[in-house]
Amino acid sequence: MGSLAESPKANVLIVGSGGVGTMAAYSLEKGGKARVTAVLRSNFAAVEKNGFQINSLDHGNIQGWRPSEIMNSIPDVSKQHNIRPYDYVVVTTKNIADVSPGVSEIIAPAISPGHTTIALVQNGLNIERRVIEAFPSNPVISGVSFIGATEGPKGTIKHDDHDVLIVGAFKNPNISPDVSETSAKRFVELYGSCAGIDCMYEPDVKFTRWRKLLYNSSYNTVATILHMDTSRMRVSEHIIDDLIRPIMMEIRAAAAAAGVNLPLELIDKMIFADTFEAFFKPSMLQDIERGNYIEFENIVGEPLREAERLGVPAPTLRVVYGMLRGIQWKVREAKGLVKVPTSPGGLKYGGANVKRNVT
Ligand SMILES: CC(C)(CO)C(=O)C(=O)O
Repeated sequence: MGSLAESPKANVLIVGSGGVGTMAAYSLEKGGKARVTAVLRSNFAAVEKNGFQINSLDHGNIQGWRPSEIMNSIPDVSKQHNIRPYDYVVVTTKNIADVSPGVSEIIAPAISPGHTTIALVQNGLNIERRVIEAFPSNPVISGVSFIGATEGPKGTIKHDDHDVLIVGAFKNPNISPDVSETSAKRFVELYGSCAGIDCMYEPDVKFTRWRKLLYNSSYNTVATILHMDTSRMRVSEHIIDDLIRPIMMEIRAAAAAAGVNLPLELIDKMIFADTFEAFFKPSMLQDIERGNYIEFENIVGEPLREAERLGVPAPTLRVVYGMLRGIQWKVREAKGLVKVPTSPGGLKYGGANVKRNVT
């Protein structure tokens, strides 16, 4: 248990211990400057028994590894008085904005107001808004990750793409920018002390997030709709020409209207980002293949809303958004959260009073 006794190490809680979260826990512990508690859910029993089995491009083969502590639920720091306040709560779960509970509700018990820095290592745009609203006195920092790391079976991690983490401070209007920036830089020191990985501080968080969207808004989404890896899309050529490149251009135009200049060269760089041999499946495709919710609101919904608010045409994003919303609806149905009626009475579209009028 994180003791109240003075410890020179930062006290870190990681929420979400799949591929990305486990590798973050590993790097933070190996760097020697953080004591990590990981909150595990479906993999708790497996990890409690055998630890993590990690096959890592950056760190090699590690069997039976455990962070300092594991828990199977979020600790409540206001009630569990033997826990030292967390200096950082690192969120590596998916950010599913349209499904409750949201990130803020999940992490709330672990946050000490005015003390804990909340690090959002997640994809998407405007993910900090609700978190800053919920925790106005806490620094909130951004982690844009380029790692390739997946879990399966439970407790077994395959880390096959180099760990690159770009960190910066979100603007929290309630606290001094210096406090948030210092906290972001300290996080880089904690994470970056681990050998073999790249963790850097980048103050321009808006730029970093829009740049990553070039990839996530296009490849993640089209891969999910078509159930296709990025190499096959490149072989087809027309998927790149009809969908991937147009989406990237719409993101670039929306970013420009929002004051972020994404150089044109970045488009080709992102199109060819994955090595061909990887037959890479972006995380959203992996999520849907597992029957999980997809994080389409922050990856497509938010940039689309920004584009429309700023008067930038984004027709491809709009169609892709509608399709992903439909896919999410099907996930809800599969989880039993949508009940499809057996007769049309009361339906808005084609309800009881609507006669079939197509002849
Ligand atoms: C960087 C990359 C491609 C892998 O982590 C990603 O962001 C994703 O698949 O969502």
